[in-house]
Amino acid sequence: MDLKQYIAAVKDFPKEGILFRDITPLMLNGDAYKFAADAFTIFAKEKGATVIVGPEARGFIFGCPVAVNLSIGFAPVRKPGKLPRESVTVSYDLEYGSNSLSLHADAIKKGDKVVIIDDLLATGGTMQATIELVERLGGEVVGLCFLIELDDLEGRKLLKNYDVKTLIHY
Ligand SMILES: O=P(O)(O)OC[C@H]1O[C@H](OP(=O)(O)OP(=O)(O)O)[C@H](O)[C@@H]1O
Ligand SMILES: Nc1ncnc2[nH]cnc12
Repeated sequence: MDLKQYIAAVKDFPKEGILFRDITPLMLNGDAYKFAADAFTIFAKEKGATVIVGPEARGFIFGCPVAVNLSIGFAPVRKPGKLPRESVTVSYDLEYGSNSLSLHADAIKKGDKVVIIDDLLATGGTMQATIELVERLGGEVVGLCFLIELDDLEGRKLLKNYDVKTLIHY
């Protein structure tokens, strides 16, 4: 399936100079959304995932259906001040701005095989921070999934030790 037709390009959002790749038309097309979730599900199953992790907010959109498909858990990685119990936290830079991310300390058990799923790989900062959270808790990151990869930003260079699956490249 040609998924690119369901991604809208929005100039200068949220800041001048950014070409924003909007995934919401894909989410509104049931067949396209299912195609993407199924591709990630097959990958996570092959990798033997025991838990899926997804960074807020768009990582939830693709991570949760995969966890449900495989009848395994989903652990949300959240922005500051959102998780109510003991958490681990890291700071990172974005294509536009910077942020911190947290994960509940008991979300990952030592030896868990973790597939991390997000909508888009840009600089790789979000994924690198999420990997650090999982590994600090003793999880093994067995794979990474993105709907979209922005090749020019070379985020993959930060992820060269990991098995990456991407469905759309720009
Ligand atoms: O590779 P990077 O440079 O880190 O950029 C990619 C991240 O940026 C976007 O999230 P954003 O922080 O805008 O949050 P949102 O999902 O809540 O909109 C996107 O959903 C990725 O998580
Ligand atoms: N260009 C972009 N489009 C959509 N989400 C993004 N997150 C980081 N860069 C982005």
